[in-house]
Amino acid sequence: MARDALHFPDADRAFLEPSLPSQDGSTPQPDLPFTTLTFATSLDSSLSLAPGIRTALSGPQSKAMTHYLRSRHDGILIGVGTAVADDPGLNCRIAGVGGYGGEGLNGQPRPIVIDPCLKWDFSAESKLFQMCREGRGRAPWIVTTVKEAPAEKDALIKAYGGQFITMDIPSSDSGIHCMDWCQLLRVLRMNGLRSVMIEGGAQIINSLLQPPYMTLIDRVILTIAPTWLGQGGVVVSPARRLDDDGKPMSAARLKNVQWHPFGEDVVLCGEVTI
Ligand SMILES: NC(=O)c1ccc[n+]([C@@H]2O[C@H](COP(=O)([O-])OP(=O)(O)OC[C@H]3O[C@@H](n4cnc5c(N)ncnc54)[C@H](O)[C@@H]3O)[C@@H](O)[C@H]2O)c1
Ligand SMILES: Nc1nc(=O)c(N)c(NC[C@H](O)[C@H](O)[C@H](O)COP(=O)(O)O)[nH]1
Repeated sequence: MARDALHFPDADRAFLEPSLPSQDGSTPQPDLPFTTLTFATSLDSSLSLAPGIRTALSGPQSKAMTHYLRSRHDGILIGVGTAVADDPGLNCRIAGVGGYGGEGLNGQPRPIVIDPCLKWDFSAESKLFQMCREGRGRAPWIVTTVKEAPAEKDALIKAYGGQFITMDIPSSDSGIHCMDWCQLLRVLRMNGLRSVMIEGGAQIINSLLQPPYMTLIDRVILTIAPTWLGQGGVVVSPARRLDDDGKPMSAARLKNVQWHPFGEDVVLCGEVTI
């Protein structure tokens, strides 16, 4: 068993079960994966101290919970800002999954990185590829608008069993890429993923918590850590919404909410109110 294996007790798994994708692989909609939005936030809605800074918010118990969630999803999705800032492994380190005492890569999710302009300068030394070499994780799928990826990156990703997925991603008037999340999730489903957890960062989450896309989120599972990161952090705060009279209204709200303490953190499970 790897020394860094994490343990997540059965007693805590029971609380999460109603919020997880079904184990028989069925999905609420046949052409879409079960989609979970999950991240750790501070009391002032920050994901990290600043863009580019990896910031540990989850305590040991809620960190183990996040890794358990990874074992229960086929895919784990992040934006390129997170890939560059964190050099993440995006694997599951729960004892008993593949690479941590289990067979092959059983329980290891497929990492998906949204990188419209191919800004992530990964190499064989990136943690994700180290995990692949050690049999502890899967190679990434990188979603981009670039039709021909640099040959050496293409060769590297293919050698490890990953791929570039080229898509047209619409842009706003100011040139910011605005993913059609429904289209992307359909593509992931067609590629065999029955469940996807979306971890962040803030730009990805703020985009998904907008009216056209929030219906795609089946569950939200948040870790709230008892800390204020302060101003200048990377903040989850979706675009302002106005009601029919032009008055501000809340951007998004959860229903069927359950709260569960994990160590000093609290974990919130809910569904987006449509
Ligand atoms: N606490 C947590 O749970 C958690 C989780 C993930 C990331 N983080 C932190 O968040 C920070 C990164 O967040 P961020 O907001 O700067 O970056 P991000 O990870 O959201 O990536 C931003 C990039 O992703 C692409 N992107 C994002 N939304 C898109 C959309 N709708 N359409 C097309 N492309 C899109 C764009 O290229 C954009 O520049 C890092 O510091 C990281 O450590 C924390
Ligand atoms: N649940 C959670 N708590 C945190 O305190 C934190 N910083 C993240 N961040 C999520 C983000 O997607 C990171 O990139 C990965 O957590 C990197 O970590 P790994 O190398 O994959 O373990 N997530």
